[in-house]
Amino acid sequence: MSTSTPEHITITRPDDWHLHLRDGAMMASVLPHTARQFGRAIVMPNLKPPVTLTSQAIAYRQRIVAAIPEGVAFEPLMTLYLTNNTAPDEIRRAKDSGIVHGIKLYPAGATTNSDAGVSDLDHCTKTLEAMQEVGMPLLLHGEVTDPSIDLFDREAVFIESVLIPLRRDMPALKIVFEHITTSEAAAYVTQSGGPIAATITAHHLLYNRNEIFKGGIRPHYYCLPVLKREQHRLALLKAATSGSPQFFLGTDSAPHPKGLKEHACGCAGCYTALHAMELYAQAFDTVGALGQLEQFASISGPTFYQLPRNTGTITLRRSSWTVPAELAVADTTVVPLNAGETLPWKLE
Ligand SMILES: NC(=O)N[C@@H](CC(=O)O)C(=O)O
Ligand SMILES: [Zn+2]
Ligand SMILES: [Zn+2]
Repeated sequence: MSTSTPEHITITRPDDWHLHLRDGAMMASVLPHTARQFGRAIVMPNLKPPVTLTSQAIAYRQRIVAAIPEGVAFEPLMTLYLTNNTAPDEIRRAKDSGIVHGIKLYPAGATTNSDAGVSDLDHCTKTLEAMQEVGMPLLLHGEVTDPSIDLFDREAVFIESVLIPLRRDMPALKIVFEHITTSEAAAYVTQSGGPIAATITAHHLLYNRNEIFKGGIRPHYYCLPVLKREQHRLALLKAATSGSPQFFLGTDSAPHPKGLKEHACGCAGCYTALHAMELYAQAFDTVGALGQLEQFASISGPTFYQLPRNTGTITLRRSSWTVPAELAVADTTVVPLNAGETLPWKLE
């Protein structure tokens, strides 16, 4: 059991079950932020070109491992990017590798680097059957891409038009509904039973869509799925702090160069790896639920992925600090979420 007082909290070292590390110099620059807080992370495969083969995931993993700072224990958990052409045999190779822990579905066009994603899940039936058979989780960016559907409704429509039919056909397929943003998604996961869970970001627990437009357009608060109304934020906070093993931590930390965020057509993604646990502690504290943080951050994820819990601990202290205005990352600059703001919790 964790110790929890209003002033500090010590919990089992957490994991990040949804993370973008990118590659090359950017990856080497952002990785220490994640490795300082988390024991492991599910590393998203939406590189350019995407990580579609087990052999590519093995090579990407080696590049990440080579960039882990001296003396830091961190384990990258790899994923493959599902395409219309992913072969069922590739799923078996992925499973046998022991290093691939999920297959990521990006509906084509839904988000950053999703052009090679799936245009219609009907192309993937045999591959999904292989996943169901070997117990390989399907990780979902759960938004439809139909341009006639309102941007704010794309997650709710995805549940009805993609997720419910998929789970009717493949009830034993393990699914992680990634970065959920709506009360509909939280309710669906809670009520549906079976092998489904969801990750929730810190920013969707802390902010509603007003944040994007406060005093002017604020591109660093733009991510996909986009922030929603306050009623949805409250539903997510309730799910995250409920103690349910179906909800766990996934930051969706997604670094983009400053110039591509502060742009006429800015990229989607919030950079939170620097201060992730501080943000989650802040969110849980607003509803007096710090006692549930360990379940959400350190226990429910390993249980779902059938991995052991981490052995070490981290301590968060109520102690204010100011997030840097920007970070020098590789040969560019990344602006973290909350740049220049003072946060109430600090990781020791
Ligand atoms: N969340 C985002 O807004 N962006 C992510 C992609 C994703 O997770 O959808 C990225 O890779 O930048
Ligand atoms: Zn996504
Ligand atoms: Zn993501």
